[in-house]
Amino acid sequence: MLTVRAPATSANLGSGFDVFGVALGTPADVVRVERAPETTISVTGAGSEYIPEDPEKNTVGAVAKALDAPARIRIDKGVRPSSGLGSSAASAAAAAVALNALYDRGRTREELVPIAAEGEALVSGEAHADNVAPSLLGGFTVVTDDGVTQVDASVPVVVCLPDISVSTRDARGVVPESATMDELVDTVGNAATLAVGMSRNDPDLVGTGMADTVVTPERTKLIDGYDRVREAALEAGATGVTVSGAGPGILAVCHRGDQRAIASAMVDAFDAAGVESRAYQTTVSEGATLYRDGS
Ligand SMILES: Nc1ncnc2c1ncn2[C@@H]1O[C@H](COP(=O)(O)OP(=O)(O)O)[C@@H](O)[C@H]1O
Ligand SMILES: N[C@@H](CCOP(=O)(O)O)C(=O)O
Repeated sequence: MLTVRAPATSANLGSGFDVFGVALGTPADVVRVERAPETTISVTGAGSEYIPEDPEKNTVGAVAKALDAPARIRIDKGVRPSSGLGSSAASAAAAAVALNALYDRGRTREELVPIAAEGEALVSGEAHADNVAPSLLGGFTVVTDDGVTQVDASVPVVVCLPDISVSTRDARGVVPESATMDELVDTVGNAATLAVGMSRNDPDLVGTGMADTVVTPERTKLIDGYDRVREAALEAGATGVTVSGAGPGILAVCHRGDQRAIASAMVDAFDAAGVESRAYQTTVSEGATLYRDGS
């Protein structure tokens, strides 16, 4: 049996729609695999009641098919589905690493990115790889049609997850079809600032570079209490705040030591808006970890 822990991720980071992503220290999915004549899936943990065990409908089933690696697969969900924390991607990334090792397929982590993205195509309609890439590789990732670029980073973050669901498929439906030249220039400037900030582990540059006037404003309308929570996080010291992935999670970047105050301010602000939530105080972290035979 092989076990893999794959982290939650936060995609987009405001200015990097469908391109940027980071691996989070917590939460994470744990996937266990054993060889079997055909693929079976069982799911326990956070939100497991909403996750299909049919291999044709679960992201790990798509990965097993793509790697031609039938297995008994057990998923222990730490990442709640429809959270904006790459829940479906965490399972897919974990399964890709585990099945690649189980069947000695010899794929590199980079080569596993498009394979894990097959699972995303299944659930959100498009094989966007901006969640699976950081879950596989760790740190900060940039996904383009030419491949993936990765840098290690350890920027402190808080992710606040309200007790509401927004499906990635629905949230992709509100993305504008076009942007103006002014918006394009702003986006390039912000995205470049963010990327430099990640490579320097500079929360001020990262926070500034998360600004986005194109996709994020449309997505915030789907999250009750967003403006209130954003203001509270900024007042508590966050250097930048944006929607995590497709939402409803909200990502705040900050300096080390400020996570606790920001987490508490965000939870209180959601509470004032009548929405229950929980916050993860974490940092940008490493990617999926493989454990052999219970090690
Ligand atoms: N292994 C899995 N883990 C989580 N969700 C899954 C999995 N397989 C299929 N799904 C489905 O994917 C959807 C959640 O994915 P998505 O909307 O992209 O949210 P998230 O941002 O949390 O990944 C749900 O409909 C869920 O049932
Ligand atoms: N780029 C995608 C990212 C979706 O992330 P998720 O964590 O919400 O699945 C998008 O913004 O649609």
